[in-house]
Amino acid sequence: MSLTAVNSTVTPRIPPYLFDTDHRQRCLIQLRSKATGLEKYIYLSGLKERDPHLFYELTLNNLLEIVPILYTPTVGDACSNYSHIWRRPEGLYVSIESKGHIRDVLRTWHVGPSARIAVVTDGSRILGLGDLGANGLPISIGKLDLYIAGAGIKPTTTVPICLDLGTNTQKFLDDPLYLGVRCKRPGTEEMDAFMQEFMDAMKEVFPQLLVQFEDFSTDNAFRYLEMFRSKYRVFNDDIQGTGAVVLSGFINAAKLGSQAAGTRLEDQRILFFGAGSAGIGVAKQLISFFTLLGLTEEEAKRRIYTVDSKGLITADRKGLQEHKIYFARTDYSGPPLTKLTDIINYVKPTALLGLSTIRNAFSEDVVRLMASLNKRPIIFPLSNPVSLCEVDYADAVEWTNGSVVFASGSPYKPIEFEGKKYEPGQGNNMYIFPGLGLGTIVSKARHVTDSMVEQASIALSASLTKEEKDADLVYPRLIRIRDISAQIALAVVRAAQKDGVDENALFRNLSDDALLEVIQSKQWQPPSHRSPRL
Ligand SMILES: NC(=O)C1=CN([C@@H]2O[C@H](COP(=O)(O)OP(=O)(O)OC[C@H]3O[C@@H](n4cnc5c(N)ncnc54)[C@H](O)[C@@H]3O)[C@@H](O)[C@H]2O)C=CC1
Ligand SMILES: CC(=O)C(=O)O
Ligand SMILES: [Mg+2]
Repeated sequence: MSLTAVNSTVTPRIPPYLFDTDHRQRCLIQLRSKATGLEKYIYLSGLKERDPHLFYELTLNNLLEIVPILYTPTVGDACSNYSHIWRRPEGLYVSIESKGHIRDVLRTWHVGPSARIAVVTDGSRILGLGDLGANGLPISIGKLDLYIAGAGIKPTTTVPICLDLGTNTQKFLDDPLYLGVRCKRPGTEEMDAFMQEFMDAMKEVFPQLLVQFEDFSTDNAFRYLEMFRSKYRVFNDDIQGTGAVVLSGFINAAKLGSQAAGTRLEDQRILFFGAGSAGIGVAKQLISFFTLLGLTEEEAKRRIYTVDSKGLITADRKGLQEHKIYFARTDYSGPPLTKLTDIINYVKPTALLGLSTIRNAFSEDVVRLMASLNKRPIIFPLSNPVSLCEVDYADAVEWTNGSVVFASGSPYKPIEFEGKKYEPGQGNNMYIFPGLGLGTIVSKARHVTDSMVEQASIALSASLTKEEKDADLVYPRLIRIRDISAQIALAVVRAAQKDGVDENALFRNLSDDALLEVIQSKQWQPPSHRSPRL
């Protein structure tokens, strides 16, 4: 090219790549060239900043590849290392130091009153990784990416929040790069006062907002759900979202298990390994599995056993935490049962659910014992991320000779065992919260009621196609998440109407088909990508 030719260009030349329809492909290749999950996470975060539409389009077109990076398992690495990989502000920190003027901090977020959904963590129990303090922000960002990709919530109406209240993890307090305030977490009284001011300020600054509490430590998870659920539009994902997703998968798994054994569905006996916010949240939701079959609550409760780090939870144990009391057994009076195989031999469960954060807790003898008791043992190792999963999929298939009905919290790939293909399920609240949130938002429900959560779960379990059922799946394929979220949202709207908490009267007169169409029309799509921002 001659100098004259360059000088003759009056308007600046737009680099050709900006009109290159293969730019998506270029980005995918760049993404795939990164050696580690964390590098991929950093690349995608940069892409979202440079070109959000392209980012969401790529995510939607490559869900199976990208969701495990934005979300579990890789988001766990991103959180653990967040103070070191941080590039730019990408969420809102509300610090303990902003007490007294929290509303001013919230007003700095660019969205304002049009905000519809906030995911709020205090970083105190991120996945199963413990107290990560201010490093917890990526979990709020990742969940909101799933709201956008999975339910079609408009990106500009989302608010990722991390409450920066200190951390009790010394290594972060000692880390010179740590992003958060350098103090231990406050006591209950100070924390309660902070949370009350925060929720009041949220309602004032973002009047239409649905708040999703995420990854609060167990006591606070239960506490703030109870404190705020009848006053604000709020739900707790780890208790209610997880409860709903596991109920849904369990409904389908129990059909496979009972069919193989020739038993009644109500004969299921469920053993929970882990009795924190997730374990107890799921156990409470599974009560409805039995009550929907006609059993009383008391009869349902008798079919559920819970285990914590001290063993089978019994009512005679001293100093039992409040959230463990409901399921504590009153029918066992022998010496404490602490070994999982002993507990299984005593309970004879049809289903073993792990929410313990204990890697490989479902060892070979545990899994083989489950298989010896059941033709199709239901084994759901639900702890996240993969590094804390109670049993790997390949082991579960091998040790049960392929009979296991399996769902894990983080994704596993399909495997081949003795010439046959086996496909795992992913029992993760990501199947529920996008649809639950969408339904709550479009119905303008004042509160998230128990029946909205239950109906979300039932809609998910009913969403399997014939092909998915024939493949013995207990959850639909992730690729269909948008359609599934719309169906869940429809069920949630109907439940909100039944409970009289909806404020969108227009929807009441629509048929289900018409309402589904309206919901789908409200799902945001990334506009077909033309060029990055000029
Ligand atoms: N799949 C999903 O959608 C979800 C998965 N989870 C996962 O569930 C796990 C637990 O979360 P939380 O309940 O909030 O945590 P948590 O820390 O409150 O609960 C852990 C429970 O496991 C028990 N435990 C610990 N060590 C044990 C041992 N050696 N034997 C038996 N029990 C033991 C504890 O006593 C406690 O009851 C986390 O890994 C989290 O990522 C949480 C929410 C959703
Ligand atoms: C999935 C999720 O919410 C958790 O592991 O905490
Ligand atoms: Mg969570």
